[in-house]
Amino acid sequence: MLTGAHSWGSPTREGSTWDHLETPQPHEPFPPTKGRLVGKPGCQVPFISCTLLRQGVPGPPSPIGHSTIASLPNRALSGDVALNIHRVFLKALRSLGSEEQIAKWDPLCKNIQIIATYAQTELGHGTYLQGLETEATYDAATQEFVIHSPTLTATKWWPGDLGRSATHALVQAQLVCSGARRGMHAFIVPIRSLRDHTPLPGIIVGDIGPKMDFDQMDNGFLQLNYVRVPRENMLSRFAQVLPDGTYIKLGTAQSNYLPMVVVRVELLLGEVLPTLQKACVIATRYSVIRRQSQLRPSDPEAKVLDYQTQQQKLFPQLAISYAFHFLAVSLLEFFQHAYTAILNRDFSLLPELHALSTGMKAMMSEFCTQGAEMCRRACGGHGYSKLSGLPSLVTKLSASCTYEGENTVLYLQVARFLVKSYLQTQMSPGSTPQRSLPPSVAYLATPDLARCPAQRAADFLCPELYTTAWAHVAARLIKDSVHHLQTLTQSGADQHEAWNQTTVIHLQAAKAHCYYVTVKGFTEALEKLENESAIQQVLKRLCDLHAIHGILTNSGDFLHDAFLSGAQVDMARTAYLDLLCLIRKDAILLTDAFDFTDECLNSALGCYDGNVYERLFQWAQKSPTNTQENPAYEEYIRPLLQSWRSKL
Ligand SMILES: CCCCCCC/C=C/C(=O)SCCNC(=O)CCNC(=O)[C@H](O)C(C)(C)COP(=O)(O)OP(=O)(O)OC[C@H]1O[C@@H](n2cnc3c(N)ncnc32)[C@H](O)[C@@H]1OP(=O)(O)O
Ligand SMILES: Cc1cc2nc3c(=O)[nH]c(=O)nc-3n(C[C@H](O)[C@H](O)[C@H](O)COP(=O)(O)OP(=O)(O)OC[C@H]3O[C@@H](n4cnc5c(N)ncnc54)[C@H](O)[C@@H]3O)c2cc1C
Repeated sequence: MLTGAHSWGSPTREGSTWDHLETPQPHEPFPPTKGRLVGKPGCQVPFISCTLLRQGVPGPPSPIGHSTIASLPNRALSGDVALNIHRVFLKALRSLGSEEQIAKWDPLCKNIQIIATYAQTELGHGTYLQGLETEATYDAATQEFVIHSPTLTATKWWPGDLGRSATHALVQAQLVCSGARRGMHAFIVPIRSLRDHTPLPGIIVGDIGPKMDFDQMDNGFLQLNYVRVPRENMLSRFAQVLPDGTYIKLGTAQSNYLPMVVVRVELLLGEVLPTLQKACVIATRYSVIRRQSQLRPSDPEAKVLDYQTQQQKLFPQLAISYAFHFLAVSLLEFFQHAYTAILNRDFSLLPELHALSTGMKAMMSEFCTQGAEMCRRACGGHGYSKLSGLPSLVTKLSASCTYEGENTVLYLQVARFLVKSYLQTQMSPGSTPQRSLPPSVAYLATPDLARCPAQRAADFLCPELYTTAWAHVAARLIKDSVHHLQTLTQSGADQHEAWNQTTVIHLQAAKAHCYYVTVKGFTEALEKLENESAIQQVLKRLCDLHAIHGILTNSGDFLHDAFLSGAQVDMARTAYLDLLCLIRKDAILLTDAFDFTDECLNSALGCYDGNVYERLFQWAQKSPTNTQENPAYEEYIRPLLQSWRSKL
């Protein structure tokens, strides 16, 4: 039962925790509230403090202007704010710009004296950055870069806010100077007049047309026809072109990829996770209001959340919402530490940061998309209504599996890191100076259990046991992927073909590694709550559920080498089903703790007061279809209905 620091001030009923939706309430509307659990007057019920979800979020804004709490506009409006990519531009400027360039352009952005976009993707290339065709050729005679789209496929395509809004673009282009191609570099290019917003000379710009969602975002296209910009417009933290065209490399070949790392980390708490959390709130609240069928013939109709299958749909999503929160917070802490070093051109932490940011972005966007869709389906017909707020959460999350790096591609970046890390553990001790393994893959070098020691269901509620189980499976899959790769290369396949022929296996290993990272991250977050035992107990159930849900969903991987026996999988299932019952008591409070107001949720199903049916009916009345004349009647329906007369 969920208790806070105080004793319960309220009655309990049916053994369930008192909460605002499950105890009969006179249906006076609660004051519009921030999701706080306000019971009857004088009866504040302690619950997971919303600040808990803010605990551990790093302190003051990071050098790139992170809000300490996931960027509040997105948390509230789930990405329905304008000029999202203007903020992406700012992050790119602060990552790649020299101090002078930041000093010049940052204030113009912050004061909205310019509106900027981040133009990297082209019609022909989004993933393969080495294949970008836009060229930036240095002209030493005029000390300018000539930015050009040499082909149709070089057209910049997708950049947000480009279609109608942006006045400037950060154009990622292949730099050509001193007769050599230098790879992708960033250039600030004016594209529309600040006087009348018309496209500048050499610029063809417009909107790419309708999309699956994000209708409020004008994703655009941009063709550049020998557009000249001054030498100072190439962002030069990691590379410079001197007036005579000499190229000075200050970073690595991938330094100019840094903005993607920044945005992938920022997206997690700012956009991806809040969207799943909202879906959890909506579906869980609706599931204690919706009554359908009976648990026993003589009973009144049951709350659908009392069905075990409904719990099995929703509670894993609730568990990953918390797992991903704690993980994203710890990733942000690591990022802020590594980012400061990178800006000072110490790239030692970048490989692990790249692996973690790509892996967590891929996993969280994938699981949150699947989770939001599960929440939508769990609400039956009303979940298919846009008035539920759920369909748009799903379609927005779908985009996150693609933007900022297509997920498969990003998982394979993780796989590349895992192969290198594993090979490092196989080097003979004397061969090369042993660099220590990055912390996120330290398990590759620790002694491994051959068999899980679990003897009974309760053993699966032990964080050390299930974390070890996940480490075992991830290590085995990584070893297996390397073995397959080496077998192919040793049989004569070239390394690139061998890699391609084993990417399915590498993908599986990368996903197992990422799941292990989330389980470990959650258990470490729980350890920090030793002084909040009541909250720790509730969150531990979610951690247990998250770990076991993954084991049951991927039981083949645990059975493959007999690490788990069939009997042990049955034990895990028993523990899992028992957890569903326990979590049921705290489900409403656990979702209230996400602290979304009714306005944020924008859902007739998820409102705090539970008046679902009244709201569905009220909101439907306001649908334009019901407030405007029926345009089809005069032209189509009336003639159709009366056509029989002409036949008489
Ligand atoms: C409310 C809604 C908000 C919506 C916001 C949406 C905004 C969206 C914006 C965008 O979508 S911007 C465009 C995003 N595009 C991408 O993410 C492109 C993805 N592609 C890549 O990142 C790269 O092309 C690649 C797939 C990683 C391949 O890199 P590369 O071409 O260099 O070849 P590799 O051989 O794979 O890598 C070489 C080497 O470099 C390391 N590396 C790769 N990327 C990075 C990085 N970002 N940071 C650090 N290091 C990187 C890689 O690990 C290899 O290292 P070694 O293994 O050789 O040591
Ligand atoms: C809503 C939205 C907003 C966006 N905003 C911006 C923006 O503001 N600025 C910007 O520059 N871009 C933006 N993008 C573009 C986005 O970054 C790209 O779409 C994304 O990087 C994927 O690249 P792609 O579209 O070329 O897909 P592709 O790379 O063409 O992917 C197609 C398929 O090929 C597979 N594939 C590709 N390469 C490999 C490989 N090496 N190995 C295995 N499989 C591979 C992929 O897994 C995928 O299944 C946005 C996209 C969306 C959907």
